[in-house]
Amino acid sequence: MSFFKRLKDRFVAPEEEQEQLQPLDEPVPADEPVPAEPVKPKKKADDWDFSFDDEDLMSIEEFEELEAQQIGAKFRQGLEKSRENFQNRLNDLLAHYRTVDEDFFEALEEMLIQADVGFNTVMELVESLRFEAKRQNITETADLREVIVEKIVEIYEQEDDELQAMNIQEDGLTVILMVGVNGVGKTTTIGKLAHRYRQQGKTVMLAAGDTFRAGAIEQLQIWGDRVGVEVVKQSEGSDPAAVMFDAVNAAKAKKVDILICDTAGRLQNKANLMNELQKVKKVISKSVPGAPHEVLLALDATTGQNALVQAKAFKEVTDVTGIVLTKLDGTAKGGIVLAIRNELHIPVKFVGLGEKLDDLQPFDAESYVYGLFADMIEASGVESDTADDTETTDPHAG
Ligand SMILES: Nc1nc2c(ncn2[C@@H]2O[C@H](COP(=O)(O)OP(=O)(O)OP(=O)(O)O)[C@@H](O)[C@H]2O)c(=O)[nH]1
Repeated sequence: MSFFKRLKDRFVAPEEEQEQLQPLDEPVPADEPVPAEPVKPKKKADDWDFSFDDEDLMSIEEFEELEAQQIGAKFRQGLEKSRENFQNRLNDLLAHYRTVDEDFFEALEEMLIQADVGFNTVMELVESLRFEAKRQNITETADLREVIVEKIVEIYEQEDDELQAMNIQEDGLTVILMVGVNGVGKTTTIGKLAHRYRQQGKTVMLAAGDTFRAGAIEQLQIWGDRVGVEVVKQSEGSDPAAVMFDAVNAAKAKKVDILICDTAGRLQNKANLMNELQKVKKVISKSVPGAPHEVLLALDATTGQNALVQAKAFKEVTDVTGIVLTKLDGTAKGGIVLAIRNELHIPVKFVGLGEKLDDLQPFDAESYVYGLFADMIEASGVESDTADDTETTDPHAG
């Protein structure tokens, strides 16, 4: 099966089912409180009791199919700006350069660099395209369209796949440490993450570890109230390690599943930041061996190459296990995902695709390329279907 066809089968609902494509959980706007009671996990057929009507039943396969289509729709919507950039410019390139030659590859390199894919990643990508074109004897650029998109997924997925999933403990407390400079959307991300885990039926607690920035504690408390989770805090200016000590103990005592810890984001003084993060991590790991289970770095996608610089700086002071790339919906240069993965070797675990609570989505390379090239992918089958139809209905055929 062709790559485009596979993506289409995965993400696009058949036309007659399009109107069924409502979110499984009603999206809650960011400024609206969600009910304080923990939200029940999504139902799969296996979980259901007999009080449900038969007609409500959906098989696990149907459920997963619908979920994939909803995720596809989220990426399609969130990457609209980047899609205009990537897809239209690629189409223009293919129209302008018909033959596969060095001029085409150079123009492609330039296009990808401008979309923030990152110099080294672009060179690697285009080199493997040159090789593939030769290997498959592709001479017309139009025939490279699908290969280009497939190579983007390959470039992302060549790194260790196991690192991609969140390290959530089956039993006992999982501690997630959020780091990142002020203003990147760290607090919003903590709120969205808390909401996501509550939707999965987990209990969540937040720790207000940014005791440095004025208003940070109150802002986190607002998020805690909004998603209905407890926030452990002390007064502004207090020792973040002391807040973490309280929070970890409270989380353990209350048998909470997930503790998400905010931290101060001042990068100006690296030595201070490093000392603070090390102290905080030590307090956490002393109480919960193996914790923190994740250190997530929040980066603002709209800051482009500056996000890479921030990531490098944080990588020097702490072991970052994953990136949350916020505001991906706000940039036309969505290529930054590839640069981060390929140049920093840190997986992008979540992407922010909008301001609503459920707009934080786990990152997945195929959902991402579907978002970037959705119209192209959707059109691909139609073209070949039409070609097939033409063949069979052509009176001169045979
Ligand atoms: N469109 C869009 N907006 C986002 C996203 N993530 C965060 N924002 C918005 O970015 C703004 C800043 O987010 P905050 O979380 O308040 O960021 P902050 O508190 O200044 O930054 P921190 O100090 O990092 O917590 C808010 O208006 C958020 O709604 C996203 O993925 N997409």
